Amino acid sequence: MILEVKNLKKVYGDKTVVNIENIQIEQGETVGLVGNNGAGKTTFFRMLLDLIRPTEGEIISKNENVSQGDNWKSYTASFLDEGFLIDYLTPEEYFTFIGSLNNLSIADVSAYLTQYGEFFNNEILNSGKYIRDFSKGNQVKVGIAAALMQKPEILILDEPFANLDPTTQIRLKNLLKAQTGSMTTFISSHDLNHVTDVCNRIILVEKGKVIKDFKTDENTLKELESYFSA
Ligand SMILES: Nc1ncnc2c1ncn2[C@@H]1O[C@H](COP(=O)(O)OP(=O)(O)OP(=O)(O)O)[C@@H](O)[C@H]1O
Repeated sequence: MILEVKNLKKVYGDKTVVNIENIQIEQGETVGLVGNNGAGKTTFFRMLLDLIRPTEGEIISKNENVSQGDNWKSYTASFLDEGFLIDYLTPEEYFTFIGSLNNLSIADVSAYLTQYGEFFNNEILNSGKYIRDFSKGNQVKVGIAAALMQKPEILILDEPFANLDPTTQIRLKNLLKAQTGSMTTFISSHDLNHVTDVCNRIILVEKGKVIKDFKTDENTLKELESYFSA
């Protein structure tokens, strides 16, 4: 087991927005987190990354409580939103910076980026533009590529498909599928099709609680569609 969530609660005012008794994640699992707006997905991810503190309970990453240590930071990469980027850098400068934090040389970073030609659709590199001047979808591509560049053991992506064009969504699915088994991945998504395609386990949350937690099979998409059509 690489991650465990124990009696996790986040309360704002009189509202409990996350209330998860237990989730255990095995190494190599690709877990999709689905649930309607306000279900608590982003709040959960923010606690997983120690960006906010739980009201109660804990998240254990390889035997370490993420809010009490920082070993987990060396093998965890994430992209939740544009706040993870540095607006006044070009993508190349940003990749070099993230690379330097992970002991990658400029040459390593350039070599890594050559695989991303298709994903970037020739719009990211050598443009001379700052990240702040890119479209939202292209900013997301920068953030996801920077997270993958770290070759993390744990990858966390919040709604990665949301701002991407259909072609790039499919390319992203292929990138994620290529890593299946070697990386433990947590992806939240409103795209039931993509999330069941990429993930081998789905956790369905409603009002902060886990309603279903199951392995994906050929019936999963139908089950999810019927749940959400109610
Ligand atoms: N800082 C905060 N103060 C008060 N309430 C908050 C705060 N952050 C989140 N919430 C509330 O917590 C609930 C869960 O929000 P969250 O963003 O985690 O949901 P989500 O599942 O990611 O939704 P979406 O699919 O819309 O992105 C919402 O009701 C939200 O209003």
